[in-house]
Amino acid sequence: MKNNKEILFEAKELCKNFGSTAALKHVNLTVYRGEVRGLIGENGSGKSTISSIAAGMQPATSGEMYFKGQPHKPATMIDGAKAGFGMIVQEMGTIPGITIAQNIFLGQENLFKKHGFISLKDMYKEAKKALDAIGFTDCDPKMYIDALNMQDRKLVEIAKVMYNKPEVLVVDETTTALSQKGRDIIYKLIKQMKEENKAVLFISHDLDETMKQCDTLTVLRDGELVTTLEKSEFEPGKVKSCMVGREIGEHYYREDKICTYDKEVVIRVENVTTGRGLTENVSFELHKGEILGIGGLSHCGMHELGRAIFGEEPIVTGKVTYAPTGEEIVNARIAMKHEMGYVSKNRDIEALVLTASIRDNIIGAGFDKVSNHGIITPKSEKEYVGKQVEVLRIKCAGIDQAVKFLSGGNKQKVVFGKWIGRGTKILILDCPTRGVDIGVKAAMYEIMVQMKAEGKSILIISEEMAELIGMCDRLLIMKDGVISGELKRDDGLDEKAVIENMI
Ligand SMILES: Nc1ncnc2c1ncn2[C@@H]1O[C@H](COP(=O)(O)OP(=O)(O)OP(=O)(O)O)[C@@H](O)[C@H]1O
Repeated sequence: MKNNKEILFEAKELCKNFGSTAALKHVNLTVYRGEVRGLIGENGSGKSTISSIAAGMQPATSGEMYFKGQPHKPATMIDGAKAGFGMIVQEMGTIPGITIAQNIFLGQENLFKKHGFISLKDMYKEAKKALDAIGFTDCDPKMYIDALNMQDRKLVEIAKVMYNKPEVLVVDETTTALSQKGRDIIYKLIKQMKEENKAVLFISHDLDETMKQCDTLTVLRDGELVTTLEKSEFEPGKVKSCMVGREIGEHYYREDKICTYDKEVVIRVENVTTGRGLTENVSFELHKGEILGIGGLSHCGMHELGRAIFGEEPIVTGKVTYAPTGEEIVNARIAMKHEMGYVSKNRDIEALVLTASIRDNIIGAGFDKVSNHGIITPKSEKEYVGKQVEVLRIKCAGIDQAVKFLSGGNKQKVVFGKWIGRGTKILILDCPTRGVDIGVKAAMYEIMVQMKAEGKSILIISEEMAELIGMCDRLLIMKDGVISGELKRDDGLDEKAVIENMI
């Protein structure tokens, strides 16, 4: 008990080793009823590991857990869910090729068994209830999950988790992948869990959000629990230095307030309407040495536009050209020929080969840069990959580690490293700092400023307003597939102006 609050979950001396990597080192954690506990720390500090062990996704190497006063040792996630743990994972948690309803009741189909057959009608009905309960009302459970975008699939996952009425809800770096609509759904559920005297473990790299949502913050560093802060102790500087073990400056965005870029145009987008109809008649130019931002609300078309510029989204009318030569960019091969790179928002599906090593993922994009007459020596390969690992502080057991075993933020660093390494001159970044800790965010912003100074061009698509305002020379706002406004850095690029153009 603490302040008359009952303990709901306890971990004692929890350890987790992956080969030589100690992901958790003797962690003791106590979570009370009615509490929203934030878990914070740098990429790879052990946040997902501890919460996934509690939810039954993987076993601990040693240590004990207690839930509602009883020993807690779930062997699977289904076990964990039955005990009362629900976890919304950082990666995509839905299965393609089946319906939304089937995803929600995967493994629980027997609930709808009637005379030896599964009643799909009953399943759809119940799935609709589950979706409505979280506020995702405009969703037809009979549809194939593949028809939904990333954010809506995440909402289906949330409906699935909430259907089992968890007593502890783990939200692992989910909000940064969602737009405001999705975030609001999660915030509402957190509030509801608190009111019902249950508990939430909340993981996010967005410090403002974390401090707002949580009652207490537990800081992990290199697998060890550093401290737990009470709400009265939440102060950004203090929280950041607890996380990284050193003082972190306030300003990591660009400090100048002027629009500086060359007149020369490198990419010309003319009247582009994409195949799925998500962007309509979009035109703009990207200049040499420019950081151009694109922002907007969900479904505004900005992510599809990014893909289209790199030649990865079908264009129905209009065209994207590499302006210096006038060549039309119709596929990624042509884009790469013109030194373009693209960091996708959907890193696990579009940007990485998860089963391949860090080395192969980074070399894969830079083969032509490292090879000499088609041959890569082990030395040049090690140097090339090692440099990215060092610059971006990729936390790994070695460059031969498979990417799927990296923490979420470290995977994102590999994607960034892939393109930075090959000296990309035109970089399209779609939500590049999603799930990345503050130290690495600062390093990424520094790289962007440096690229700009070298005359390279960056198109940054982001849902983080602060990032867009902090980094861009110009900012295009998209709404319902069209550009609804343009703001310039030296012309009052602030939050108020952005919001006015967005809604
Ligand atoms: N299956 C695995 N095999 C090998 N190493 C792993 C595995 N899962 C996690 N790790 C390692 O354990 C450490 C902790 O990872 P974890 O995912 O818990 O970090 P995190 O704090 O959640 O990071 P992030 O903020 O990037 O999501 C990392 O060094 C990671 O590479």
